[in-house]
Amino acid sequence: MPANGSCRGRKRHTTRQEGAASMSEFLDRMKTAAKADRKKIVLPEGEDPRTIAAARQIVDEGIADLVILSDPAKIDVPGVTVIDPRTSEKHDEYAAAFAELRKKKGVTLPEAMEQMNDATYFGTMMVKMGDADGLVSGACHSTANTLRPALQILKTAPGTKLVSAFFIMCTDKAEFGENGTLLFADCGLNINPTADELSEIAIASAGSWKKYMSSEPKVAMLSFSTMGSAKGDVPTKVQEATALAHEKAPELAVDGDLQLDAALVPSVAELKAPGSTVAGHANVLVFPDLEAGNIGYKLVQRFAGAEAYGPVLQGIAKPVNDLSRGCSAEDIVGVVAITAVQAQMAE
Ligand SMILES: CC(C)(COP(=O)(O)OP(=O)(O)OC[C@H]1O[C@@H](n2cnc3c(N)ncnc32)[C@H](O)[C@@H]1OP(=O)(O)O)[C@@H](O)C(=O)NCCC(=O)NCCS
Ligand SMILES: CC(=O)OP(=O)(O)O
Repeated sequence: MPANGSCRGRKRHTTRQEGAASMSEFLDRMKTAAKADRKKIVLPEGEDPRTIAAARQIVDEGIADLVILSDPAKIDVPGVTVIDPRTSEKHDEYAAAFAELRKKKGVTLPEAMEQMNDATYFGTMMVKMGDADGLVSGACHSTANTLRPALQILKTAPGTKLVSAFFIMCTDKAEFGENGTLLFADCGLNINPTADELSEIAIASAGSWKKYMSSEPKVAMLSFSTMGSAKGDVPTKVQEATALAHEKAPELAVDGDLQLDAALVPSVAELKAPGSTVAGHANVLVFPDLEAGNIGYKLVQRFAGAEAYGPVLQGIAKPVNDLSRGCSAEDIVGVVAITAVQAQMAE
């Protein structure tokens, strides 16, 4: 398990913030953990230059063993395995297994043979069949097209009913979260979660915080209202989700509804939510829907120059993670390191 830490105290070297130059402590920890027990990660987007730049760095630093899906004639990265799904010796085997998995959905063998020409489906079948430990994609495919194969093929982890997606946000605002590092969810997958689904996202996010940050989560259920100060469908849903999270996981520090300032700023928390164990000190922010979550993470990433690692899936049976099409090569390195760590944890 990686040691506790945050993004503070080191220089950053993302492509997002001109002039700032260094690497986050979170990224450092993920890389160190990944290197300790190298996993095989498949990258289906061999045509993407950022993926190729990331692959070079991952191989150079020994973060993971890589499989790139592409025409081998087009890839020049020493130390990686390149597989063309169309000509792979595994193509027909994966197609037969996929047809079997999806036969209740009416998928025929000829359809499955065609589907295995698609690198994301082929790569996800590699993970399913144990030929790779995890997959990272999404630099040039939409989230829906990246995650649909994972949801169809890998399904939810045992005991989980909902897959959701979070970002680890590393900012230089040490007063927020844990030394500036926070977890935001769901910023990638569930478009308009019900109160029950939102409570599942909160509980899963608390678990992810513990896994990656090794400290106690404080989960803020965000809304435009604090403790019922405003009326509307969203505050009502968030209040219901908070009550459900308390019922399902009474040991967790979860509170809401909370506005963002009440969640993060102690003086505002004192005014708006006195007595809350979360308000003013939240490190996990659960957004009421994908509109808020996706816009919210991009605001923090772009305006505050935060490092944004994700969308990372929680609740999926095996590690598959997405990227934003706006990602940098460094983001891909980070998400590959997280994926490798997830694969270690799954053992
Ligand atoms: C991911 C997404 C495409 C899945 O929806 P869809 O394509 O309509 O597909 P379906 O609803 O038919 O779901 C496909 C499978 O995934 C499963 N599934 C979908 N969402 C799931 C979730 N959150 N958790 C677990 N399983 C899920 C379904 O049960 C279904 O399984 P089945 O085919 O075996 O019955 C959809 O949730 C989506 O578009 N989300 C928003 C993604 C996005 O645009 N993000 C913005 C940028 S990050
Ligand atoms: C996570 C996300 O927003 O992905 P994209 O930018 O590719 O839509």
